Amino acid sequence: MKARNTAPDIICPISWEGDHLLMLDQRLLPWKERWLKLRTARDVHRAIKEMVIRGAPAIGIAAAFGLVLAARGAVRRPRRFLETLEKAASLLATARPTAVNLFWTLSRMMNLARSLWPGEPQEIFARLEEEAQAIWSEDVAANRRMGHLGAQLIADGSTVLTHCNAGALATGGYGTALGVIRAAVESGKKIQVLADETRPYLQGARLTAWELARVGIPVTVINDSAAGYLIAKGQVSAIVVGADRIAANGDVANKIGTYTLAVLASRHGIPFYVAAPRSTVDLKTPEGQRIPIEQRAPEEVHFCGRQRMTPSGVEALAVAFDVTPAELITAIITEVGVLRPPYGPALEAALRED
Ligand SMILES: CSC[C@H]1O[C@H](OP(=O)(O)O)[C@H](O)[C@@H]1O
Repeated sequence: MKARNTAPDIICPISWEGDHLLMLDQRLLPWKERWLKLRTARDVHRAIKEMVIRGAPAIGIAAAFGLVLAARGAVRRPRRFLETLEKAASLLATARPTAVNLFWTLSRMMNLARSLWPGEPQEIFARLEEEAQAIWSEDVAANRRMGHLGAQLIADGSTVLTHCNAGALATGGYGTALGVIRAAVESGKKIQVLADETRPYLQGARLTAWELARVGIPVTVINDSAAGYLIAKGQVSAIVVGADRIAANGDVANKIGTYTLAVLASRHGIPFYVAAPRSTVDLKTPEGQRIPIEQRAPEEVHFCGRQRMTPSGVEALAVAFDVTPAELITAIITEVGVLRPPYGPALEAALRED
C-alpha cells in the first residue's frame, strides 16, 4: 500500500512506499534534496538518532513506519513475529530521549500488535501499516486545526519570531508553530517572520527558511543572540514555538534557547505561544524538570559542517533542549483549543476531548 499525504500545501518529510520508507535527509537542506531508502527498523532508528529526520511528531511518525518495516520482515518468521516487533520497538525507543511523540507512537503501535496476537502475521502487518498511516494523517489534520485556532491570536501586520523548525519537516507535513503562521497568512494576514538560526544544527536558518520560502512567506533569518536586541527594540509582536514534550503542569521542553526567548517575552510584555498536538503532552511527567534532556555529541558544537570552529583541546557542550516553565507561557495552542493557565486542568481536559 503506498500512502502519502499529498495535499498541495503539504511538504512531506517521508514517503511510505509499501516495502520501504523514503526519508528526506534534512541534514542536507537547503542545499540538496536527497531521499534515503530505509528498509528496516534499525535503518529508521539510525535516521532518527542522526537527525536525518527530526521534530517530535515527525520522529513519532517515522518510528511508526519503523515498526511497520519490522512487521513486514517478521512475516517470514511467524513464530517469532511479536518478539521481533518488541525488539524493534525497544531499539526505536533508544533513538532520542526528549520528544514524547516517539514513545506515544511506539506504545500505540505495540498495543495494537499485542491486541492482535496471536494472529495471522500478514494481517497484523496490514493493520499496523494502516495504523501508521492513521497516525500520520491525524497529525496533519491536528496541525491544520491547531493552525486555524492559533492564527486567530496573530494580528494582521505582526512580526512573529520563531525558534528552531516546528514546520512541515518536523511533523506530518503542515507544521505546528509554522502551521499557525501559515494559517494566519492563508487567512489573509500580512505576517513577517523572524527565524532564529538555531545553532548548532541550524534548523531555523536551513529548514524554517527553506519551508517558508517554498510557500512564499517573508522570512528573515537572525542569529540566535540577536533575538533579545530585536525584542527590546519592539520589533517582535509575538513568539510562536513548537514543543517536544509538555509536562502535566504545562512546563514545555523545546529546542535549546526557547527558555531564553520566554524570559525575554515576559520581560518585554509580548505573548509567548507554544503550538503542539496532544500527542506531545505527557501527563505522566508531572513537571518540566523531570523531562529527560538530550545531550548530543560535542562535535555538533565544535563543527559547522566540515569546518571545525573551536581550537583543539577545547571542550564543547551540546545540550539539545531546555525547559520553559508554564508561568512564562501565554497560551498552549492545541488541535482541540487554545489552552490558558492553569495548564494542569486545561491539559487534562484537552486530552479527554474526542
Ligand atoms: C514540531 S516539534 C519541533 C521541535 O523539534 C525540534 O527539535 P529537533 O530538531 O532537535 O528534533 C525543536 O525542539 C522543535 O521545536
